[in-house]
This record gives sequence, structure tokens and C-alpha cells, in this order.
Amino acid sequence: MPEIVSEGCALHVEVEGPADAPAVMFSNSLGTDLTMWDPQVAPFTRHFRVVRYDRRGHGRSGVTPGPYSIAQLGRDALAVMDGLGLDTVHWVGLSMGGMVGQWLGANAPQRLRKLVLSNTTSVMPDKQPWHDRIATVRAGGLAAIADKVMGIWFTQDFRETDPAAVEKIRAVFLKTPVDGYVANCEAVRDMDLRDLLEKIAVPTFVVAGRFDQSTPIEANDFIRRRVPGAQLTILDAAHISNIEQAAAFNTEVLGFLMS
Ligand SMILES: O=C(O)CC1=CCC(=O)O1
Repeated sequence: MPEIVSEGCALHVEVEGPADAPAVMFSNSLGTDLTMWDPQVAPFTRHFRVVRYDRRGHGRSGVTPGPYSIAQLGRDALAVMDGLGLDTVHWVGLSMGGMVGQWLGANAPQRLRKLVLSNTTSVMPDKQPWHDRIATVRAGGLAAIADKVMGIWFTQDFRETDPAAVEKIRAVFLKTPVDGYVANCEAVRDMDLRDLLEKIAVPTFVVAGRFDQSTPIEANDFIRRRVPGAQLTILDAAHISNIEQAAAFNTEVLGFLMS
């Protein structure tokens, strides 16, 4: 894999699937890494070249001083495309990955074929919970919020029926560097992408979770209403819908990308 450095940060990238197939680039959520997309690799590599990367501050990518911004994280994504020699990709982003996707859809539409925005929002109207979360993590590390976050990411039913899947993502969450996590929280807290939405000129599919408390259906439907021609589907999941409802997520997203 080529080493890709974007604005002083080495980004960890993995590529799988046929080299001559169109590329799908997956972008992770806050406090995860590229392994969150493991349930997508087998079905998507049947049709696509799968590109996954760890967002700055996460996983095996570097941690640079924060705060980060969604625009900066968008430029990182373009650096990954440039580093791999990809003129265009399909973009699949969940939560923060969807925030970066909104920025790309408005600022670099020529680099996108289709855009999937999953479990995301254009703005965090209440900043206080983010100030509180940052203070708690600075004082006690990610362990201080892990139980609460897992309770937001997955329904109780899923936590009981597939504890191994939850443990796997909790372990990634706990390994996320505090400085990287906080710098990304600051990007989420401070963003306001609402005015970009009507500029997105890329076929767009919005995926919401019926039980998502973090980026509720209304926030996803706001995006659907503002992005010209966008469609919305709602899965029986909380926030990390690509894991909790992997089969439905794969069917819906592949159906959109291949239509
Ligand atoms: O961790 C959360 O609370 C959910 C979330 C917000 C932005 C993101 O990427 O995940």
C-alpha cells in the first residue's frame, strides 16, 4: 500500500477487490477504524474495489494537533484518492464519514460517482454534550464513556444477541488515542454543513437508523430533503447500522450503487 501523507498526517489505507472495478471508499465513524466495515468487505469486493482508511486521529493513522475540521478531513479523503490514483469513487460514509461525504459532495463532486450518507447529520445543534464529552475523555480516557457510547451505537437487543460484535468495536474504541478522539469531537461539535446540502450534485442515498439517538431519523431526513433528488431508507438499527443490520445495509447500498 502506498504511504499517503495528507497535510502532515500519515493515513492508514487498505485496498481490496478487483483492481479494474470501480472503487467504493468507506469512511469510518467517530471512535472506530476501518475494521468497522468488515461486514461490507466480502459482498462489496464481488463488484467493487474496496478502499478503506482510518480517519486522522483514529486507528493506525497519525494524530496531529487538533481541533480538526470537516473540511480538513475532506481534504484528507481527496489525498487518499490522489495517492491511489483514483479520479472518482463511490463514497460510503457513516456518521463522521457521512459528514465528510457531505463536504465532498459539495466541494469535490467531480471526484464522486455516488454518495451514501449513513446515520449522519449536518449540524450538532446542542454543543454542550460535546463540551462535556471532551472534558470527560480528557479526565478519564475513552473508558470513561465506553458503556454510554456502546448503548448509543447499538440497540439493547443487538448488544444481547451479538455481544462479540459489540466487544470487537468496543476494543477499537478503547484503543483510539485521546488526542485524536478529542480533535475529531471538536470537528463534529463545530461543523455546520447545512448550507452545502443543496449544492450536492451527486446521486445521493441516505441511510437512517430507526433507533438512532445520536443522528436521528429527522437529521437524516433533513439531508434527504435538501440534497436534490436524494433518497432515504430506514433500517431497524441504532447508530452503527452497517454492523447491526449488516445484511440489510449491504442489500440497500449495493442496490443503490449498482442501479
Ligand atoms: O459517538 C457518537 O456519539 C456518535 C457519533 C457522532 C458523530 C460520529 O461519527 O459518531
